Amino acid sequence: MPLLEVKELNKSYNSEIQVLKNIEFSVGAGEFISIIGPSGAGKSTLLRCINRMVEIETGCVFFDGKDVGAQNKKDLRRLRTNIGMIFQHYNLVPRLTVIENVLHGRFGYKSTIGGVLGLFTEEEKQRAFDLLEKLGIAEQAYKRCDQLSGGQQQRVGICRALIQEPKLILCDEPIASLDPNSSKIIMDHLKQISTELGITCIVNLHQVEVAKDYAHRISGLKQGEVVFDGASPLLSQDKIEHIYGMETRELITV
Ligand SMILES: Nc1ncnc2c1ncn2[C@@H]1O[C@H](COP(=O)(O)OP(=O)(O)OP(=O)(O)O)[C@@H](O)[C@H]1O
Repeated sequence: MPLLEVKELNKSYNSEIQVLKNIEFSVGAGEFISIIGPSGAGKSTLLRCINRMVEIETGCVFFDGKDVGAQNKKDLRRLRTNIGMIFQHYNLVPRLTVIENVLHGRFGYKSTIGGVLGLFTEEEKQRAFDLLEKLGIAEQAYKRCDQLSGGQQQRVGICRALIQEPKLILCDEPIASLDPNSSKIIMDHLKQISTELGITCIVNLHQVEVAKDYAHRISGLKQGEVVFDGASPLLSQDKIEHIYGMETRELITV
């Protein structure tokens, strides 16, 4: 059974524009898959439907054997502990320290009051340090997040996702705000997470070449429809042109 199965998923924010059209998509445990497509194709919306950050309109998302759309609030919270999320703009709390931001990844395991009071076990704190060490930013642990570079902040974001002990990490354009060096560091870490820890990664990307370099499999979205889904080497120039239309040549040479 795949870890994630999306069936006949449709989504519109207001009934005028159909953002996702009948999406069929499944992802096995340990896969590293990239979703590409032009701006507005529905990549972020698809990721957000998977963990129900936006409500599913019709169709189903099955994660780890559970129907995401059918979960009540409490069960959805529990299910989300298994799904980490990494954002383009990091979504950290700027005035809090690095270690505090990482520990926020444990909120899903706490009672509301425990989370509010910041009650974390020694084991959790040690785990947070270990992760910061693994990502090469342990020396920043007590700095406020807003004192870090973009690349460092994204590494904090990765630690926050990992401390959840997720089965799946959804990455919504994780390198869109980063320079090439920092982008490489982040993509290398994501790849390592997938190969060493066996965590499934779905990564939305604007950079086709990066997707081809890192992902085993690429899914191409165009106007809310999956128009390509296959092994990365099969994404030929004409397939890319089909996904992007006129924008292609410009994107490819970036
Ligand atoms: N909260 C929202 N309310 C209304 N419309 C939205 C909302 N979020 C996204 N949209 C619309 O849905 C469509 C798809 O947006 P989405 O962000 O999913 O695309 P995307 O492929 O991720 O684009 P980008 O690469 O630019 O981030 C766009 O037309 C967008 O304007």
